[in-house]
Amino acid sequence: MPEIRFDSVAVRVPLPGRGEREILARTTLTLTEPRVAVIGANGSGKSTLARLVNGLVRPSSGHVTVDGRDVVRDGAAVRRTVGFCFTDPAAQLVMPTCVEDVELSLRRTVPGSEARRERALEVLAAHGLEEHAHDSVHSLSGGQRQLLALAGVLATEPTVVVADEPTTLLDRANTRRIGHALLGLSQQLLLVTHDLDLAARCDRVVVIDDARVVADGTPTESIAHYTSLVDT
Ligand SMILES: Nc1ncnc2c1ncn2[C@@H]1O[C@H](COP(=O)(O)OP(=O)(O)OP(=O)(O)O)[C@@H](O)[C@H]1O
Repeated sequence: MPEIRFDSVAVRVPLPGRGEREILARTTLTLTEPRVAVIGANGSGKSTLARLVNGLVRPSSGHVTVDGRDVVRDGAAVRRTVGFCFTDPAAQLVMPTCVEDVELSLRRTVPGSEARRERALEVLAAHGLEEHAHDSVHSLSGGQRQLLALAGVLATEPTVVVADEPTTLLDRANTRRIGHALLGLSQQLLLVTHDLDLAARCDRVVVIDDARVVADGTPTESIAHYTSLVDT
């Protein structure tokens, strides 16, 4: 598995006229497990942690590396290995039809439009979306759209998939479907989620509260810690 490393990383943002606010306190973590969940209350800092992994957020101090590559210094190389799945798939589905959207993901790795079309259709078939290949992405259900967004990410052959609340907008059946797809990946998964059932199926669970890591361990330990925070 790849190694995601946060080395004394902190993130601060300016508060207009009032100095700075720390949205992630100094954090050191080495993540090598296949499936790592990040849980915590709204606004605690989970997305900030996730976005550091592909450079969408930059550390104010410290370093983030993926397999030894610094996310800021070697940003382009890191982004080629880290796929990012957003809560709202609309953030990443930009082409008119499903097959064109997957082709866009393949533009760097598969040269030649015919080969790219063929590969894109294979990717869609692998996710049960082949019959929607020529449909508008807007005609898909929420679950299908999230699946398509994930297919697009996987088409780039990342070694790490970061998913930021990928099931938050979905109903139970689609949550199960996307959860199953994510937890079955061969890639390393960093999953930000409010779904404790999904977190429970990961190998390691990190709990964030008020901008800091307050628990980090097995799902049973970490979820118990989180629920004790919520219930007090
Ligand atoms: N660029 C920014 N400028 C100012 N404040 C920010 C910025 N990015 C995040 N924040 C604040 O930092 C805090 C942590 O945000 P973050 O999105 O990491 O939380 P989260 O745990 O993912 O929340 P949620 O579960 O609601 O998605 C929030 O209070 C948010 O408003």
